[in-house]
Amino acid sequence: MPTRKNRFLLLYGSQTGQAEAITEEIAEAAESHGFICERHSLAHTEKKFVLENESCVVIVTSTTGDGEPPDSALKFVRRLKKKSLPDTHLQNVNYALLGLGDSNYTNFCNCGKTLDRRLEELGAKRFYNSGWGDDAVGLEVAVEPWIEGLWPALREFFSEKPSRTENTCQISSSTSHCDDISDQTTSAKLSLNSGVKESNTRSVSNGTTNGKENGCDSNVNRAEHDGILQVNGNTNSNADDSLISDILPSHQQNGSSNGVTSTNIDSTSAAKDQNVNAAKVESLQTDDTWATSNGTDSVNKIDKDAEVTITTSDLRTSVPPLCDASLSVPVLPQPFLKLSFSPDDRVDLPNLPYQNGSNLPSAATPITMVTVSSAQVMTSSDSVKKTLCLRMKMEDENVVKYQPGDSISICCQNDDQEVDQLLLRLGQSNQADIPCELSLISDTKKKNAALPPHLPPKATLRHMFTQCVDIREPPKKAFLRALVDCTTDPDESRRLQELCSKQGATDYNKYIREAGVSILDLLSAFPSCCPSVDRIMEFLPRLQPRPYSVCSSPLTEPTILEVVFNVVEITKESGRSFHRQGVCTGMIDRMTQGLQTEYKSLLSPLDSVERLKIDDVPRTQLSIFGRTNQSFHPPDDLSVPIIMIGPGTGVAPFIGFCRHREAMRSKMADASKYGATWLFFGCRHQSRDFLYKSEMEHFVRTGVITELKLSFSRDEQPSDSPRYVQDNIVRSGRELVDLLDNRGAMVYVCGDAKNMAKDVNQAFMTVLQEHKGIGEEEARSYLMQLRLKRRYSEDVWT
Ligand SMILES: Cc1cc2nc3c(=O)[nH]c(=O)nc-3n(C[C@H](O)[C@H](O)[C@H](O)COP(=O)(O)O)c2cc1C
Repeated sequence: MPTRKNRFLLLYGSQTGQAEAITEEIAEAAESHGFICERHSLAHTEKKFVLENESCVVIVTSTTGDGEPPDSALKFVRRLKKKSLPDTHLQNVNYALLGLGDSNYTNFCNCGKTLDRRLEELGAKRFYNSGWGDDAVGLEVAVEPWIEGLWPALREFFSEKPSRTENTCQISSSTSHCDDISDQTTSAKLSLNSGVKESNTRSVSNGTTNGKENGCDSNVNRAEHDGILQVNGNTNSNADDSLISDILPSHQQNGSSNGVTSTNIDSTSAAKDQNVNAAKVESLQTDDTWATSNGTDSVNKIDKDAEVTITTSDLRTSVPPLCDASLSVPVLPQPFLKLSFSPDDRVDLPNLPYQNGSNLPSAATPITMVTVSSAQVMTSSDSVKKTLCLRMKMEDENVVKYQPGDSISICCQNDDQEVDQLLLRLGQSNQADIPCELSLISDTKKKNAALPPHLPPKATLRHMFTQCVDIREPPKKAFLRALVDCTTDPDESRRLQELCSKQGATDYNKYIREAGVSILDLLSAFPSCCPSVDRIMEFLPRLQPRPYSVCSSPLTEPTILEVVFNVVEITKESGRSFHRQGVCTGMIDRMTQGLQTEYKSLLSPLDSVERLKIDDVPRTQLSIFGRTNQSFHPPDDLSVPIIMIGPGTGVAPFIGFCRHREAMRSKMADASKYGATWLFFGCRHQSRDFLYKSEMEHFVRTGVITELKLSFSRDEQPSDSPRYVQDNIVRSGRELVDLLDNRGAMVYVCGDAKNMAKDVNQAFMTVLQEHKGIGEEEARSYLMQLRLKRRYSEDVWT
């Protein structure tokens, strides 16, 4: 039993790493606030902690699937749900809870909310209001204030002054404080002074030399409280334009739209080398040959309506009132990783376990290799999106055992050229293939520093950057804060401070998060930012395998896995310095170029001519693993009616459902008992992106689908024609309500969470009110009951 004063237990339940990263931040800051914090994954319940034995607990958990707990929290939640537990079970526990979710999902923060309720039911006492972070608007909007408020709440809970004085931080314009960080940044002018740190105060100094040359007057007093560093100052309103234009990436310079940027930065030679590299990157980026093109860029643009029109210069230019504001920036994360190269070592790269063999929480099977047997383009060349249907062959049917509705995850790699560019920009091209070892800085000040489990301790930089880390994820604020200290130009440094500051939250959301700016984009926009590769590795999150719904059926083709997806194209704009494809869909598109069968009048992959031709040839291999969907499965009883709603690639699981039902139906003793099977499908154009057209028609002919409701949103048609799946739902309201009310139908929705799933929910609200004659509240509660009974399930994504 813990007896230490001011100690709290910090727990996280995380599927993709956000909750884990947030608790890392909390743990990092805890000591400076006077607390001792012990941090564990909820997966380690009863092994590393026993909840009922704790007096002060802080929990951060996300929600996944259709309102489900992350895999790592399943055991913990199951344990607390036991009906036999008395309502005094947690009477000694005091807790604070932060839920993470995405309000585009119907069950927003469901895991956090359920836990919150259950903790209370079991007698635990909430000592601080629960917080709900929403990915739809940016987690930090709620998470940052919640963390800020946590410290005083903990202090109040422990009812005594913190055992250590608060950090104070002062900014100094004197250069005398910036000579002790050369191990991190050879040329950074804004730095921490370790001598001062020891006495729990910090000093930050801006680059006075460059600052003066640029007319920058930003080095005035800053004070830190509650772990937040305050920075005052106005940036460079009288900046020397000629110097700034030299620093700007070439496409931002008047009259100079391409070519190598000449840099004019007063910095060390190492930093200069890297800036030259930055210039090379820019020149490559302006050269279209670098952008990976599949030759269909002109038609494969992402939806323009959804684009925010901003430029790289917006990303790196301060505007009033921010440039005059005092800033509160995050505490500098302490460095902890060290990379050393050993040219004489040997590393057997092809045989290294995937991402160091570290646990993949969502994996229902081990990682396995499958052979790509076909890649069929499902859309015409004039379609806005390119959709690929990928069929993979397993060695035998036991490799991935699955049911319709389950998915597989594909272990993807970053694009080779993008990795090359990033390594070049980091000045690591020459060392990229030399064996290197990752270790911890022996005297790191980071609390509980540990090697990231997904990084092999011995590999090469190219291997780690290609297979292990996500180089696309928009940098988090703590990352930006660390980059400030690696940036020599005062204006760039100030802008990075703004972007990670509390006051700059709107800019961060607009220019970094929503724009999907990657670390390479950022380094292109901030040429004087020259972080070491070790420092970068500390912040790059794990590259996550990407899940895809399976559309094959184990009953009809036991050794085949089929998935269908749009090849994601992301244009060069909004601060993104080069055209790119989605990490996984782009990888598959590139690797199957020679294999892709032409689009042929919307043939289904099951059309026999195509299948025979392509399945016999040895093909490319992919690493995959199976993922079980907890509730998105068709009923075993074929007489139960089902209503499937899946526009676009959302149709994927339903093709699997239909193939499965077709096989089961052929064995039914009395086929007349086969239940109503409705499919709502929609796309833009009947002639361009009607996926699985011939197969759907086959299912209608054979009676596997009893009602097929189609909608084409961009075809020329009478104004009263249904354009979207929800229009058809409203039109068929009477029959649907009858199926739900009288025949126990199950509803399945798959596809886009942001618009479609909400509109479909609303369409059901409308038809329930109209055809049952009930009010809005009653309709809402009717749908809620369906959801609770798992008769209305969603498999949606944002
Ligand atoms: C496949 C998937 C399903 C999700 N389902 C939900 C959901 O039902 N409700 C919700 O509020 N958020 C949902 N989310 C959003 C996550 O909870 C949110 O992105 C969170 O920040 C992830 O944190 P983590 O990385 O710690 O798991 C889902 C996210 C994904 C990728």
